[in-house]
Amino acid sequence: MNIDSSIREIKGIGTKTEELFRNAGVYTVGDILLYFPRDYERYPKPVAPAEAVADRKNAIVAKLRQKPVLIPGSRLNMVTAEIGSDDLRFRLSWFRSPFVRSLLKPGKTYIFYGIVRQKKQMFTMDQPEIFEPEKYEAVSATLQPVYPLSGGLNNHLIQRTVQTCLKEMALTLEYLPEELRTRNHLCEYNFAIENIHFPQDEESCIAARNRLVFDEFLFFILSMRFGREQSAQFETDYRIKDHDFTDHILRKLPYQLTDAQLRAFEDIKKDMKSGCAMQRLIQGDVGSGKTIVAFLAMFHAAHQGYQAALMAPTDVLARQHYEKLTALCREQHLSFPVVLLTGSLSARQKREAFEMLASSSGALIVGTHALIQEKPEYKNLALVITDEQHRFGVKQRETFSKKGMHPHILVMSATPIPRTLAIILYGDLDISVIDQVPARRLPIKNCVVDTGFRQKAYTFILKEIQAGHQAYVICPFVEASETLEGENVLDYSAQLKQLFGAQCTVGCLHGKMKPDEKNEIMEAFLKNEIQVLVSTTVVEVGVDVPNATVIMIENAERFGLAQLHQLRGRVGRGSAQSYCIMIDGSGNKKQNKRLEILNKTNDGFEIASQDLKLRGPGDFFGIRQSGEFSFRLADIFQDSDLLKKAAYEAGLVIKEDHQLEQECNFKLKKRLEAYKKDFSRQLNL
Ligand SMILES: Nc1ncnc2c1ncn2[C@@H]1O[C@H](COP(=O)(O)OP(=O)(O)OP(=O)(O)O)[C@@H](O)[C@H]1O
Repeated sequence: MNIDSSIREIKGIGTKTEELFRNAGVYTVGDILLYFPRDYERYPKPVAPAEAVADRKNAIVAKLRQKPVLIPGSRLNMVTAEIGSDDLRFRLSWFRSPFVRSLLKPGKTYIFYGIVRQKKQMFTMDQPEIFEPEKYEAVSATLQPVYPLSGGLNNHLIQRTVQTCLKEMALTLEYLPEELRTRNHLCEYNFAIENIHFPQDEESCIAARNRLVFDEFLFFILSMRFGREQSAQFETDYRIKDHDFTDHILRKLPYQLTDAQLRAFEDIKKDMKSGCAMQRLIQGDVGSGKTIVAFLAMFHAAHQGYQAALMAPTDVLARQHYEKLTALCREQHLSFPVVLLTGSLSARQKREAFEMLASSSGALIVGTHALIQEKPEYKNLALVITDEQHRFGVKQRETFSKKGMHPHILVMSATPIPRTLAIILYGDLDISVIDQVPARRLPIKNCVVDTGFRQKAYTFILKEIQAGHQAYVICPFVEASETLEGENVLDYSAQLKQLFGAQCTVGCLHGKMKPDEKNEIMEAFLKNEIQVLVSTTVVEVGVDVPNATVIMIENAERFGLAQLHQLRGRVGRGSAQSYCIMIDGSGNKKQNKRLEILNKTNDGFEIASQDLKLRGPGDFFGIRQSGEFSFRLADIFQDSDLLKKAAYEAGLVIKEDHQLEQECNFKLKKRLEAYKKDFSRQLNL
C-alpha cells in the first residue's frame, strides 16, 4: 500500500464506505492522510447516568441492562440498548451498525460517549461511542482528533481508517530538502502526519501543525510564482482608450461614488489602456461598494465593443449580479446585451447563451465557473472579473492563457489583510484598496446575548418587519445531527413559521438545495416576498439585499470572527439603521469575550488581529479566519510568521533552482505537481 493506492485497499473498507469517502473527496490513501482533524478533544471524566447533562456531550459509565436489540423493519438497521434504572431510563441507539449487538454484553460496564437528549421521561443518546473502562482511561489521557464530517462519515470510522493506514504503510514521505527543513525548525513530515492525527501531546500537535502549514504556504507560493512566469506581463490587443461614457452612468446613479471607489476605477482605466494585460486586485471591506466599480469596468470595456465577464463563486451570486446589471441597463436606457451563463441553465438556455457569447460585441457576461469550464467561444473578451476566491483567479488565468487569450483580469476580495501579507499572497497582482465605506451609512448596532434572549429578538424582528424591513437568521447546520451540537436551518425555519404564523413569510436556504431552488428563494427574499430568511452561511459572500436590517446569528460561537463580520455585512447596506444579534450558545465566558470584539468595531482588519490576541497556546486550530484561500490547515492571520518564512524559502528555491531540477529538489517538484493536480480537482477544473 502506498499513498497512491485506492482506499479500497485499506483493510475494512468495502464499497459502501468507499462511496462515503469518495463523497468527501477522499479517493486514495494519500487523501485520507491529508484529511486533517478540524479540532481535538479530550474525553471528559465519566459520570453516572443521574449526573448527565442534557443537550451536551457526556461520557456515561453504566451497566448494560439487557442484550441490545435490532429494531425490526427499521430502515437504518437501528440497534437499541438501555442503561440507567427504572426511574432514570436511557435509551441508546445506533444506526447502520448491526455489529453493536454482538459487541455489547448485558451486565457488563461500559462508557458511552455522545450527546444526551431528553425526550419526555426518557434520556437518549444517538450513535454514542462505546468504550471499555480501561480503554477509555487510555483514550481520555490523550488528545483525540475530531474530523470534519460529511454525509454518512463518522468520526470513529475516519479515526480507524487513518490508524490502519499509518500502521500498514511504511511512511517515507519526506520531500523538503534537509537544510531547508532544519533552518526553519520544522519537524519531519512523517512525524507531522502521525501527530496531526494522533498527537502524542500538545507540543507534538503544534509542531506537526506548523510543519504542515508551512508546506501549504510553500506550495501555494511556489505554484503561484511558476504560474506568474507563464502569464507574466502579457501584451494585449485590448487597449481600451480613455473615454467618458461611464461618467454618464455615474451621473445617473442614486449615490455618489466614494473617493476610494473612484481611485480604484482610475487604476483600472489606466491598466486597461496600457497595452499590457491588467492583473489587479480590488480589496475592500464588506459593503464598501466593490460591485459598482466592477460594473463600471465592464461598461468601460463594453462601450468600445469588447466583451466583459464577471465570474461569481456561486450560482446565487451570479444571478444577483445579472439582475443588477440588467436593472442598471434598463434604468439608464443602455442597450448592451447582458448574458447569464451558469451550470443550472437548461440545455436550451445554455445553447442560446453560447450563441450570444460567440456573436455579441460589447456583451456584459455574468456567470459561475461555467464561464471557463464549459466550451464557450468568446468574441473579443477583453475583461474578466472574478468575485472573491483568489485561487479561482490563478487557475482561471491559466485556462485563458492556454486558449491563447490574454484578457485584462480583475480580482475582488473582501478579506482584510495587511499589505505585507497581501503582497505575498497576491504576489502576481497589483492592488487597489477601497478603504472607505459609503457616507450616510449608520454603523450597525450589535449585541451578544445568550439563548434566553431569543423571545425578545423575535419580537424585535417582527417590529422591524412591520416597519417594512427584512431579517436573516443564520444557523450553523442544515439539519439535525447525531453528533454536532447547534441549531439547524430545517428545524429552526419550521419553528419560526409556526411562531410567526401569518405575521410574515419565513423562507429557508442552505447549500444542499438545488441551484434552482436557491435562486427562487433568493429572488423571493430580494422582492420582499419572504421577510425572514433562515439560512446557513451560503449568504455569507456578497449577497446584497439592502432592505434587510436585522441579522440574528445562532451559535455565533461556532463561527470565525472574520466570518461573522462577513455575515454581519449582509445588513447595514442601505440607509436604515441595522442590527446584528449574536446568540452565544456556548455558555462559555471566553467565547463571549471573543464575540465582544465584534461589538466594539466594524473594521474587518482590526477584528482579525484582535481575535488572534485572544487565542491561547491551546487553541491549535482556532477558527479559520477566511475560507477565501481554502487552505486545509493554514490561517493567513494566525500563521503569518510561517507565511513569511515560506515566502522567503520559496524565493530562495526559485532563485537557486529555477525549474526545480537539482537532485535535492526532485521530491519537492513531484510533490508540487501533485499539489497542483489536487488543487484543480478541488476546484473541479
Ligand atoms: N458610493 C456609494 N454610496 C452609497 N451606496 C453605495 C455606494 N457604493 C455602493 N453602494 C451600495 O452599497 C451596497 C453594497 O455595495 P456592494 O455590494 O458593491 O459591496 P461589496 O463591496 O461588493 O460588498 P461585499 O464584499 O459584501 O460583497 C449596495 O447596495 C450598493 O448599491
